[in-house]
Amino acid sequence: MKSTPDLPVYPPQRLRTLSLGTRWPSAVFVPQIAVLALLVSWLLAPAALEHLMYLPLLVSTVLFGIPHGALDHRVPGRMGWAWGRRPRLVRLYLLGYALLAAATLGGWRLAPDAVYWGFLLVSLLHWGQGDLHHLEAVQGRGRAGPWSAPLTLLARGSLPILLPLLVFPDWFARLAAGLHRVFGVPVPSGPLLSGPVTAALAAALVVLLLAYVADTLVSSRAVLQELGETGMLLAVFALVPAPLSIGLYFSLWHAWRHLGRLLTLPAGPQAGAASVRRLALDLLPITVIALGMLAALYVWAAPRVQGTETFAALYLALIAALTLPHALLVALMDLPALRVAGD
Ligand SMILES: CC1=C(/C=C/C(C)=C/C=C/C(C)=C/C=O)C(C)(C)CCC1
Ligand SMILES: [Fe+2]
Repeated sequence: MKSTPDLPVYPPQRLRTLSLGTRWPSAVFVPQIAVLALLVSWLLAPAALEHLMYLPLLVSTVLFGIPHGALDHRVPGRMGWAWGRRPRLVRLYLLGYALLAAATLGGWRLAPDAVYWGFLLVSLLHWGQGDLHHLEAVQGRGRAGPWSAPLTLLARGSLPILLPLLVFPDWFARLAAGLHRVFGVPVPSGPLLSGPVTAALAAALVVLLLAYVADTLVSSRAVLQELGETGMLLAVFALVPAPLSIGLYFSLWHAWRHLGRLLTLPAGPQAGAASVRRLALDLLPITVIALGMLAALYVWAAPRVQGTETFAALYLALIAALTLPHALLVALMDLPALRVAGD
């Protein structure tokens, strides 16, 4: 079966469940409102925000950022996967998850540059996938062709990663330097990207965005909303310094939308979708464990942490480690939607 623009990837019933799943329909607009508020605040009073560069990122430790991955241990069960009901296999999955995270953490010491670029690539793909899922499952986006989904994923993932990398390379270089510093490896000198590489990436981004806009015109069911949202993301990542824009996006866009998705999963064998309170309680234990890991990392790296920026780098090292298995799990969650396209 070939999908057409008139045929959303998700059936109408699922669309309804997802959009009403939060029981607070306007919650679906929190990401757009947050990004717009940041953009306007930055345009009106940049000086006031200069002092708060890392605030959104630090807030993400407790508000939505870390918690959005804190249900990963239960997702296989709640998704109704056969192996998610077999305790031995779930234990194996958890072991794999922990080993992958530990290997990434160790990687910062052994091959920091490879892990850094790998993390940015995983972030781009994972954030793009999150948005693709939201557009299709909540906004009813269809697929005009086999290129629609990959194009959307790459374009929407590039906005919060590749665009700020091109516009604010210094912030990315500072983060890379901070990561080297906290892990006690020699800090590289010189720019992160050469001139020709920057130019090639910029050209690729322009082509990608133009192709995505063209596809949106035929694949989206809410063209104005989708293009408006994209334009806002374009503006915020092109104008607002990377720590502020990426920090806010992580919590209030990506994590918010993922938490909304988790709310729609059945919370128990007989139960319907989880309530906000129930979900918050479910997220608590792993969030506390993750914060404990951050504290342990800090104790280990304290002599090399010189201020907010190096602390942010340390926190990022932990997020990177947790993001790799988390991104793989979310990719598995989206496998059925991928199959729809391949049918
Ligand atoms: C480059 C850069 C940043 C990058 C953060 C990233 C890329 C976070 C990714 C998080 C993910 C993917 C979480 C899981 O969903 C900071 C720290 C904001 C600060 C300044 C520069
Ligand atoms: Fe995520």
